[in-house]
Amino acid sequence: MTKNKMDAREIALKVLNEVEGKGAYANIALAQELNRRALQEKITNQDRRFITELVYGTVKTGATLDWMLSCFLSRPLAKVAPIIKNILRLGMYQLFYLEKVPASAACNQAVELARKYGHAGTIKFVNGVLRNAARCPEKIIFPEKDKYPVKYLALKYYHPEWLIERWVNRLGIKVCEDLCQANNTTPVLSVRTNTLKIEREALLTRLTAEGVRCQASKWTPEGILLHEHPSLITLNSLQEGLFQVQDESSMLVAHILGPQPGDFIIDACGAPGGKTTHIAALMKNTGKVLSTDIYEHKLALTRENAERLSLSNIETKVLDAVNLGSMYPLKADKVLVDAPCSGLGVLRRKPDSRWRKTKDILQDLPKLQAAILASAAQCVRPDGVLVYSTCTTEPEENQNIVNSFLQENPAFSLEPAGQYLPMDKKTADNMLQLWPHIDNVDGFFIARMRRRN
Ligand SMILES: C[S@@+](CC[C@H](N)C(=O)[O-])C[C@H]1O[C@@H](n2cnc3c(N)ncnc32)[C@H](O)[C@@H]1O
Repeated sequence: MTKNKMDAREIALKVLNEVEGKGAYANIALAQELNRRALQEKITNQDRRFITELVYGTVKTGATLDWMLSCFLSRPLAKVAPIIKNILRLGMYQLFYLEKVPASAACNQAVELARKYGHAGTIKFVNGVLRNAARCPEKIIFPEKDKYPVKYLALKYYHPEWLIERWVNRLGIKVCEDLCQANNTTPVLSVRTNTLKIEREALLTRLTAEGVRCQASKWTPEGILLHEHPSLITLNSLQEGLFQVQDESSMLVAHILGPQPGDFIIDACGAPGGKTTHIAALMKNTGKVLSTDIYEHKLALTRENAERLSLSNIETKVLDAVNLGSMYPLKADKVLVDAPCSGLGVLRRKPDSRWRKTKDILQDLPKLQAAILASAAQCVRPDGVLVYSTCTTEPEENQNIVNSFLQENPAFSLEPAGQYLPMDKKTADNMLQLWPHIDNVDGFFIARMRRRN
């Protein structure tokens, strides 16, 4: 990075301030900042990776960093000015979680930021706290694992205590620990080949020529894992609609739904269109996918994606899916309910999401999920298929919703979702629950049902 360009740590600090000050989503604020810079100035892949690591890492380890900082402070962290707090967090993250950064560099750069954004007192303060932490890490003492497993796991793996308590009770300490570890890994970005335009092998060759280090996914026939890549918006293959960014486990949903050319399919919670466009492509751009969502601005993204991918068999409609049933009774060959959910299966994707959720979501969301499923199901024609999916691991949002629905709607029966998996991953599972620590994909739930003829 040249001298007149903002230093990587300063860019990271800017994004952190947006997350903390304006409540911005870390992944969105970071992508906007990096995309802007990728277009305006030459930002190297190495810089991009370092900035991403700093932002994601600092946000993700947030509560643990604050707790560690408090071991070196004589006043509450809450009393420290937000920008200085973020400079300290960035420094602590580098000191304790980034082995490749020398402690001196972490401290010096933090002091430089304090010089630019603070005053003489804050420079001294930041310098004192971070050098003390670097010199005396033994002052940080975690709660004992045996006596306080929830507190220990929450701090060690930087997850909220309410969630750890839930998982320890349901899964046990060992499994909870494995799951937390998986949630803390950085997932590989995956994309789905637009098979209307290009075969996966040819896209792999094309991406490699564009400087992407990539590999075919084992889970789906269209999936590609991008291990290293330049900013995606700079790739012509993206502009030409040769692929869609989509998580591997999310790509399984359309396969389990099993769209056929000429079908009429309703995607009840369709925006921003990851699954809608996949379904439309599997239908070979024939028939119709009606992609509905409660938000017009999200449906606009569905339309943008459809246009870029050259799909003309998608129609979008703003509506509340709890009203779907009376609008299209028995009309659809297949219906997908990719329900709004807690997103607890995709914590590794969004660094701040674990801190944004409270246990209340598991009280509120199931009511909406059940109402959407019950209404959308009314659209399924006799012998038609209904798929319910979420990106969460919690039974209240998954198995319990489907079991209650089946009890109340004897016209529907469960089909073994595992049997509809593409490639060689078929399982005997009736309802499919994927886990980050077991399957190395996002935590995802898929159930397939059929209406009696
Ligand atoms: C899990 S996301 C869908 C992701 C989408 N299927 C995809 O693959 O890109 C859930 C969606 O449900 C929408 N939603 C929330 N409440 C809804 C409602 N009552 N009716 C319809 N859509 C709703 C949200 O706006 C959100 O876009």
